[in-house]
Amino acid sequence: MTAHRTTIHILGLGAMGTVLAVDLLRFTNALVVPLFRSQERLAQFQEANGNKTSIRKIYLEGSPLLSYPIERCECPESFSKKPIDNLVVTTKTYQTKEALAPYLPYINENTNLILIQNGLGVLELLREEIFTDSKDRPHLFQGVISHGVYQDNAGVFNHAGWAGMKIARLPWTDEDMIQKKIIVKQDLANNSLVKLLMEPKFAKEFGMEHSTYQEMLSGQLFKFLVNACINPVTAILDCVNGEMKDSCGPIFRSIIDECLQILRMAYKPLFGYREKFGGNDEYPDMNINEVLTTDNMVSEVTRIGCDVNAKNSSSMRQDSLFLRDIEIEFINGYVVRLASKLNLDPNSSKVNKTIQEMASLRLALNRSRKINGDWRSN
Ligand SMILES: NC(=O)C1=CN([C@@H]2O[C@H](COP(=O)(O)OP(=O)(O)OC[C@H]3O[C@@H](n4cnc5c(N)ncnc54)[C@H](OP(=O)(O)O)[C@@H]3O)[C@@H](O)[C@H]2O)C=CC1
Ligand SMILES: CC(C)(CO)C(=O)C(=O)O
Repeated sequence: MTAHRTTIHILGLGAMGTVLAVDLLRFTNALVVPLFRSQERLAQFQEANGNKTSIRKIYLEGSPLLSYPIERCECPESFSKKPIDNLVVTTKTYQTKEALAPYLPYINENTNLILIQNGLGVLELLREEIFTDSKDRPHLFQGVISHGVYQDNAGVFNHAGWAGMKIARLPWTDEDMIQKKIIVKQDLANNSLVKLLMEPKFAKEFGMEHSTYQEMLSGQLFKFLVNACINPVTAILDCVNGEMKDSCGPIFRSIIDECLQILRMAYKPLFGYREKFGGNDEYPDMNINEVLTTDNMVSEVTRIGCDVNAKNSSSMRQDSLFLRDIEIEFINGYVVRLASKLNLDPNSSKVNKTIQEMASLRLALNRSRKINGDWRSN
């Protein structure tokens, strides 16, 4: 009898899709099926990569290049038209809605869908614009990934920083934000996507941690603060993460301080968790207020962004250099929208609004130089 194989579709075989796909192929027997945006893009992948997915692990001795064959690729034109069991979304945040569109008829209440993306705001998008009917919406999960991967000029994906990934079941309503520990046990025992991602060998090599939503959310806000600093500032300055290590403290402090003031209001149940659930064994012990402080986060953002991922070119800098749209609306722009949603004074999000405008200006300048030339060389 052949061993059961879990099928996992990956929507977005870019830096994050690739780093996940390679390790799934290395350490599990899953059928990994990338979903490309078009037949043309699928053909380009097959022609350029010989139907293999590859990544260079530059944080390892000798920077080994790992390549694995892809058994099946699909796109909207060639899709099997069968219900999707497990779907990973590793597109950029602003690409999510358009990328999901062709596959919505095949996503149902039995589908597991995990978002592996930076930033915040996609959950609201899925709730309010995509899966509006509670009867056929999928099981939703979030992955907060801190690995650093960039694609070099030769088109090779480089895994620059190993830093693991946290996953949790997402709540479809805010009332379900705080989860009991039993939810984690039940998903580990019964959910095919969680079982695959938590297979011991894969989980160890990829640094997977499975937790309740509130535990993951504290990690997601932690990572959000990393991205709110590293991504736009490296894009604006056009620098590699580690270059600014000795001088980035003041700007990181300004960004983080403002973010935390707004996030504490928007995620009150999380910041008041210890008072309400502390000592109750049905819930995990957690004190976010010890971690998400301005002083601690300035040092942690610098450590993760400029030490662990020193050699990485942030995903936003890469987008800006390659003239692609940037995710600023789901990072610093999300803080500005949150302040407005909370009816706060516009000055309460001035730092993030300025960072959002500067990052957008940098992208516009890069695009202008492509068309009009670089005036600095005149
Ligand atoms: N890179 C990094 O170091 C890290 C990135 N992240 C986050 O992970 C997420 C993904 O980032 P990253 O992997 O860097 O992004 P990439 O741009 O490398 O990958 C995005 C992929 O999605 C594909 N895509 C876009 N639209 C569609 C579509 N309609 N159908 C199918 N595929 C589509 C793109 O394909 P195409 O080539 O056709 O456009 C591309 O391969 C982002 O939120 C990012 O912030 C988090 C941690 C670290
Ligand atoms: C961790 C970090 C900051 C690595 O650069 C990242 O998340 C990104 O580039 O998007």
